[in-house]
Order: sequence, then structure tokens, then C-alpha cells
Amino acid sequence: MRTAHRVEKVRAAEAELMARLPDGALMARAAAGLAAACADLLGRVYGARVVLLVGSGDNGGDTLWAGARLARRGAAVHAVLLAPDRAHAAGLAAFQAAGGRVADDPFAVLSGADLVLDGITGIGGTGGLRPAAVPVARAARGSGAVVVAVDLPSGVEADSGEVRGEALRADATVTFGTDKPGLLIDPAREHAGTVRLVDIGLGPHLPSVPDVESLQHPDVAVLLPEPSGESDKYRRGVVGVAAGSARYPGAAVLTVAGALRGGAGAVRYVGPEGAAVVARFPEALVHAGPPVKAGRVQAWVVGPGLGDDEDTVGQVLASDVPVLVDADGLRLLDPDAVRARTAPTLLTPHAGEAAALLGRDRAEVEAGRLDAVRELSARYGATVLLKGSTTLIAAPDPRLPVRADPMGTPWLATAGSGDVLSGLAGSLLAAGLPPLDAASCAAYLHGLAARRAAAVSTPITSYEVADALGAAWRDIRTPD
Ligand SMILES: NC(=O)C1=CN([C@@H]2O[C@H](COP(=O)(O)OP(=O)(O)OC[C@H]3O[C@@H](n4cnc5c(N)ncnc54)[C@H](OP(=O)(O)O)[C@@H]3O)[C@@H](O)[C@H]2O)[C@@H](O)CC1
Ligand SMILES: [K+]
Repeated sequence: MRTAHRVEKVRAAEAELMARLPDGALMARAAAGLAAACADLLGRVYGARVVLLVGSGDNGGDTLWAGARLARRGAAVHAVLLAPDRAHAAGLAAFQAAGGRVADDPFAVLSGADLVLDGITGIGGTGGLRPAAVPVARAARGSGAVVVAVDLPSGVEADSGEVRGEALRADATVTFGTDKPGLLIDPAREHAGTVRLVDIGLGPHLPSVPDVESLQHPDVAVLLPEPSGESDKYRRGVVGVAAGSARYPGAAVLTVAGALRGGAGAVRYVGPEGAAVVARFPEALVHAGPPVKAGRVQAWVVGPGLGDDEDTVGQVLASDVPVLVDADGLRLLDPDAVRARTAPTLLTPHAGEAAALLGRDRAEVEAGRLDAVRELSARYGATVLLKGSTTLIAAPDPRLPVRADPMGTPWLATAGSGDVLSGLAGSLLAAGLPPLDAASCAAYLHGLAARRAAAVSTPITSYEVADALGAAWRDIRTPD
């Protein structure tokens, strides 16, 4: 599990820890970890050309101390001081004493660099890069050097992952003590490259429940349901799928395709497209009547391609089993009926649907996705999976961390991919997973399946994603 804490919590933990340590000890730990990571990336430190971009705060301090270590190991290190009068004094003195030099012309040193360290801003920065830093950050990117962000790529918002102006793009980020939410959430995540965490002893002083977390393979492996010797199809759960219409028959097929690969023992399709479903999936149970007459299920998926069938949404929401609402279902749902439910509800909007549910602009939701997913889940008393370049999942209990899915790929932006995800997540609900786990495991498997499909051929279709789900399960169960 990767876990991330907001800046205020990092600062509180830092203050507690600093009170027990000699002055400068924490920065020394950070700089040592940073220099070691740089040495790894360089392979050979002696003779390497390293450029430090140094801002006015402690982020610049870490960078200067790490630069001093690299200079002592024989690297030629130049520092570009973006605020020369305010550069970290002790760090600058140590850097110069180790043989590091302050650059007169940033562009000249950058053009020959092997490695650039971005220490312009860390957790104290806000509002994108300031104008003086923009051409320097661009030159670093264009230099061909490996660019390493110190703690965070400068210019991104640590707490939300927003990028409000220009931000530096790094190949790797070396972060201290804990991940920051922005390192797990796009667009900031994309600027960070590969993230390496340096332990500086902050762990025991941080709250045990993080603000944001990301599942990794072993976490998903533990959560996924495993059939046992005593399982039969009913014990493994039956998922009901109320999806598709004469206008959108494919949505019925794709939702069932996802549901069949989600761990439930059986899939019961309810709606007008039973013939199309059985033609593709003879193993599906089908029922042409309304959901209330369909027989017992352990969870429902309602909405993909449903058209204007409000009645079906109302019947499903009135049931006493977990319900996933997607697509047209989100447009047709009665908010009071969702809030009145006693069994869990999982809503799976994209940004446009989330905006409609919140009564906000789509752009507003896209700019502040972490806020939007929390707000939606609180307002509806439901677990919410907000789809996007980083899919976010929030439970209605605000004490639980928001999960950021690490597996998404741009190839998933294709018609019908949401239908497959809904079926998959609904099936995991029917198999007994709590909604937060069902949603985050589904997003993870869906992303992994898309990556597998894309490794065979691109562009990928939603049907291919559904087909690759079995292999994705196997990857998770048998790590190499
Ligand atoms: N906390 C910890 O546990 C540990 C923290 N450590 C390290 O300290 C870092 C935090 O240091 P920090 O607090 O000094 O802030 P930091 O990020 O260097 O920058 C703030 C300065 O930048 C300025 N500024 C603001 N926005 C800007 C912008 N857009 N573009 C340009 N400038 C901008 C603003 O100055 P202003 O000009 O607004 O007066 C402000 O003074 C942290 O990320 C980590 O690296 C480690 O050493 C060990 C443990
Ligand atoms: K930085």
C-alpha cells in the first residue's frame, strides 16, 4: 500500500520529530537519502555533471546538502539560485565548502548536465512555478539530463494533485517521510515520474490513517475473493445486471462481460436485451421482466445504456442489497432514495456526471477531483468512484482515506469501458467485498487488464479489456 499525508500532517509530524533531534538532523537524513538515490540513477558519480535548481526554502536546503555530498564524491556540481539572497544559508555554505559552484548562466550549465535536481519548491510551494523559474524548468526538461524532483515536482499542489500553472516535469521524484497526495493523483502524479520514498523517521509521528492511499498488487491479492472447496454458485454470490436498451444493446453485453469476470458465482441479466446477452454469454441467466420479479441477487448493477427507464432504477434502489449505479442510472436516480438506503450504494460517475450530481461545472470537478469525490460521497451517503486519468474512490465515512487507483491508462478512454468496470465492481460487491474494496479492486483489475490488452495491440476495445480480466486476476495472484 502506498500512503500519503497532507502537508499540515507532515509538518506536525516533522515538528514532533525535530524536537527530539539535533538541529539539522532531519535535513541531513533527507539529503543523504536524496544523494544516494541520485548516485543510483547516475551509476557513476565521479565526473558526472550535476545542476541544482535551488529555491528560497528548505526544499532548496535539502538540494544543496545533497549537492555537497555529490560534489565530495567527485561530481561537478553547479547550483542555480532562483532567489540568491534567500537560499538556505547553511546548505549553501556546505555546498561551496565541498567544491560546489554557483552558476552565473543557468542555461549554459543545464545544456551539458547529466542530472538536474529540482529544489525550487517542495511542500511549501503553491500556485505553479513563478515566472523566473519557468524558462529554467523548461531548459532542464529540454537538456536531455535525468531530472529528479526533490520531495515534489515544483509547481504542483501537494495536497490535491492539481497543477495551477506551469510545473516541472521530472523523470523521478525522491520524497521524504511519506508520499504526498499529489504524488498519487493526476495531473501532479504525471509530473513526478517514478517515485522513491526516503525514510527519515517520520512514520511513528504521522497519523496511522493516511489521507490518500493506493493499492498495490499484494493489497489487491489479499482483497480479491477466492472460491473455496465449499463454494457453489449461490454462495459465491449472484450479481443482477439491469442495463442496456433497444438503443444501447451493447451496454448490456459489456456490463455482463465485466460481471462474469468479477468473482460472483452467477450473473443474472434483467432487461430487454437478454437475447443479445445469451448469444455472447450462454452462461448468463436472463430475465425479461422488471428487477423486482427477477429473483434473489446479492448485488445489483443498474444504469449502463439504460436509456430513460426510471422505474428500473427506482426498483433497484429500493432493494436491500448493495447497488452500483452508473451512467444513465446516475441521471435518473432520486437522491433521497439513495440517502434512504440501508444497504451500501456505489456511484461510478465520470467528471461530467459528477458535475451534474453536484450541480457544478465539469471544469470545476476536473480541477478539484479530490474535493469533488469527497463531497459527492458525503452528500449522497454513498461510496463514489470518480473515473478519470487517476480514478478516485471515496467512502462516505470521511475518516477513511480516499483511494487513488494507480493502474489507469489513457487507453481506457474508449466507448463501453465504463460498462465493463461497472459489471466487474458489481460482481465483487455480490461476492461480498465492501464497496470501497470492490470499487478499488475493480478499478485496479480493469486498468491492469487494459494494460495487458494494450501490450498485445492498440487501440484496445472494451471487449478486449473484459477478455483480459482473467489474465489480470492471474497476474495478481501469482506475482513474479
Ligand atoms: N516537513 C518535513 O518533514 C521535512 C521537510 N523537508 C524539506 O523542506 C521542504 C519544505 O520546506 P519549506 O517549508 O521551507 O518550503 P519550500 O517548499 O522549500 O518552499 C517554500 C518557499 O518557496 C516560496 N514559494 C512558494 N510558492 C512558490 C512558487 N510557486 N514558486 C517559487 N517559490 C515559491 C516561498 O517563499 P515566498 O517567496 O512566497 O516568500 C517559500 O519560502 C520539504 O518539501 C522538504 O524538501 C526536509 O528537509 C525534511 C523533513
Ligand atoms: K521540488
